[in-house]
Amino acid sequence: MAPELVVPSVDKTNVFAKPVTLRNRAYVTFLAGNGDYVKGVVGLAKGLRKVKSAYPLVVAVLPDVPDEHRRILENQGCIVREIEPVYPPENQTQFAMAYYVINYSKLRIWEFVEYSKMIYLDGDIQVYDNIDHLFDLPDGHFYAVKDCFCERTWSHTPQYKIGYCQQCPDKVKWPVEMGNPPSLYFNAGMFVSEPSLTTYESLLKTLKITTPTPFAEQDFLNMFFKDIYKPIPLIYNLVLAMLWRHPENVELEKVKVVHYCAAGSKPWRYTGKEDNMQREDIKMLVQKWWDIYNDGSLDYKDSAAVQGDTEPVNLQPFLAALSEASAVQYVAAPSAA
Ligand SMILES: O=c1ccn([C@@H]2O[C@H](COP(=O)(O)OP(=O)(O)O[C@H]3O[C@H](CO)[C@H](O)[C@H](O)[C@H]3O)[C@@H](O)[C@H]2O)c(=O)[nH]1
Ligand SMILES: O[C@H]1[C@H](O)[C@@H](O)[C@H](O)[C@@H](O)[C@H]1O
Ligand SMILES: [Mn+2]
Repeated sequence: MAPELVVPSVDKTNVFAKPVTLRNRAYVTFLAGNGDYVKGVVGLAKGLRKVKSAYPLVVAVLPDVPDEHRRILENQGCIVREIEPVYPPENQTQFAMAYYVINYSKLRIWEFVEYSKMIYLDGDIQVYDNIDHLFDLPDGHFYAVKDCFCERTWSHTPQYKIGYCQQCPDKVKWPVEMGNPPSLYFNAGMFVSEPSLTTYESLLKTLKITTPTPFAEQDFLNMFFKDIYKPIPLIYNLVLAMLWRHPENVELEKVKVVHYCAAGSKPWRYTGKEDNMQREDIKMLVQKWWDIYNDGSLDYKDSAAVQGDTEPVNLQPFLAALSEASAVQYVAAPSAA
């Protein structure tokens, strides 16, 4: 889909002209509830800072996120934006796994049209290497990493039942009598897409006539973006189960983005008791997450305070905007009348 920002000819005489940045980009995450996912988002904000990402982290928060958590995020340099919840069609939520229903609200982020491109990251993701270059991927596609079908969370699907996974499609072949193999399916914890009101309205309209399914908005987004989906390498979203399901596909030292989505792997809840959680690679990755979370030098206030001993201010959004300054243009503001 073409970018929507239309820049009419510059009218320097219009004192109401307001700056609009082109090529404006943001990392976006999603936060619901008053639980401990806020820790994940704090970790993510610090991780993005550590790898010197040039773009801000926008947190789409539901109304049930307490003020205290919003302040914590702002103090970490995040831009907090409240969104309204999105519910699937009434009386049908039983088809989605209860735990995932709230994730339909993620669809609101296509409303963030002040950004022409966004990289969405779940709160249980950590970024260990700079991925800003993904913003330069050509527009008009939906980029994400192929999922794995081998964990028990997939046990409701024909793929799981016959042992077929798109990560190794030749191991157990898709039987001819079952028709075409399923379309490529991405994990929706990380993706690159373009906010757009047209897309947003179409997403919500389509959702209204779509029966919810177990993986909620992940299934829905897979269906919606099927024709423009482009897989990107798994180093951009290592779904942890890949480590024991498809080790031959993983080069751990090259991985840039880790998704702590396997049961028991969220670092802030880690006990080591669940299956596979005693693996050395898992223990190392959980420790790596904590090293960033606990690193005081990565706190936003610390990086602002080096400017002097005055009260630190939240400069990150301005700095990010400045980094786009070369792209600043002016458009006439609409009349208030
Ligand atoms: O109580 C909650 C639950 C979820 N979230 C947010 O929603 C995201 C998605 O939830 P999980 O990370 O727990 O979900 P999984 O990674 O296990 O699930 C995967 O499938 C989901 C299906 O709904 C989503 O698509 C999700 O992005 C994808 O990674 C979280 O990271 C977090 O950002 C909260 O803030 N609070
Ligand atoms: O959305 C799910 C979830 O993240 C599961 O934890 C993972 O096993 C699946 O592969 C994924 O599709
Ligand atoms: Mn996740």
